[in-house]
Amino acid sequence: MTTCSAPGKVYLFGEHAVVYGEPAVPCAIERRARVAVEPRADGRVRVDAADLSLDGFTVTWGGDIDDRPDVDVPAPLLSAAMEYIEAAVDQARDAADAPEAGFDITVESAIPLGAGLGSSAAVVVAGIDAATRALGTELDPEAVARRAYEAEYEVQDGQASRADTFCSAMGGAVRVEGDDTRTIDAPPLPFVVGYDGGAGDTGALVAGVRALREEHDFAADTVETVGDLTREGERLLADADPDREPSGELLADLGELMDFNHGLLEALGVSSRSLDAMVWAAREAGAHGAKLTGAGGGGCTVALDPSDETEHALGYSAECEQSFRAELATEGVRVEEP
Ligand SMILES: Nc1ncnc2c1ncn2[C@@H]1O[C@H](COP(=O)(O)OP(=O)(O)O)[C@@H](O)[C@H]1O
Ligand SMILES: C[C@@](O)(CCOP(=O)(O)O)CC(=O)O
Ligand SMILES: [Mg+2]
Repeated sequence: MTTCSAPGKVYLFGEHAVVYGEPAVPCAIERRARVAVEPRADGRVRVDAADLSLDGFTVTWGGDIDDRPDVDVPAPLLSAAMEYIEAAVDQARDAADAPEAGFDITVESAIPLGAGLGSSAAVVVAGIDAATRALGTELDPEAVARRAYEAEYEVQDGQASRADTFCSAMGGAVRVEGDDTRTIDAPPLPFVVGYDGGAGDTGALVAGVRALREEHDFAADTVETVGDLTREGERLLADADPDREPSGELLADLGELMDFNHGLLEALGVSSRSLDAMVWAAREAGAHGAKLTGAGGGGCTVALDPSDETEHALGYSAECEQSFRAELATEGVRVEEP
């Protein structure tokens, strides 16, 4: 049995705009997906993914499509849910030059699904690393990131950036601009996440921004402005001491940019009533800044607050189902004891 884990992430700045070549700064957080893999001789793939919202199920596939569901859920829903794992399996088979390899796979994740914390990237990154290792091939984290991007790109019909997968594979804070991916230094930022219990459809939200951008020059300008504020945020991080708690001034400056970023995402149509409500609850509680994170539509917000006020205020807010502090995860994908 080979087990790997990979972290989820929050976007400090730049989601959506990153799809069009603007820079983004995602930060890995200490919430992980764990994928355990055991090769099987018969070439089949059996997946046990109890966190999926289809009420916990086990699926086997590999040969005839009719073999697939051993659960009572509609086939399109099932294949939509399994697409990321399927793409990770394909990448691992390709990397290990073992096109017929079969696996028993167990996925356990502490990252809410479809909520903007990069559950898909974490599952794909951990899945590729575990499955290739199970076949005796070791990829470095950069190679895992590249393959995980290919997998997400395929599942999301070409609408994916390298940001989520690179961040999950490498850990820490990263900056991604087109094909240029690097890790950057960042101080331990006091992230507080609010989760409305819902989810957004990443593909549909990205397609919506694309359509707006093609229709209106001002929407294209909005996307570019997200890039501008991200570059300003990067300069703030570059000037900060990564080994010290961030100063109040730095948090205030970063927070101002996060607030601006949320406003532009709202203008691009990817926020929601509950995300806006959580952003305001955080600001009113004294957070330095707050924004939605990830694709939007529902799911999570991220705020900066070194005190407990934001976490408590979100906890009492009707729109928020769960609030928690998220530590920066310095480690990306890693092997775990089974
Ligand atoms: N624990 C899990 N087990 C199996 N698949 C998962 C798990 N978590 C996420 N996924 C896959 O990732 C998809 C959600 O990804 P996405 O819509 O990009 O949202 P996000 O990456 O923001 O969480 C799920 O529909 C599922 O296919
Ligand atoms: C909207 C986008 O910028 C981020 C999506 O993040 P998530 O899957 O919602 O965690 C898309 C992408 O970069 O692939
Ligand atoms: Mg995703």
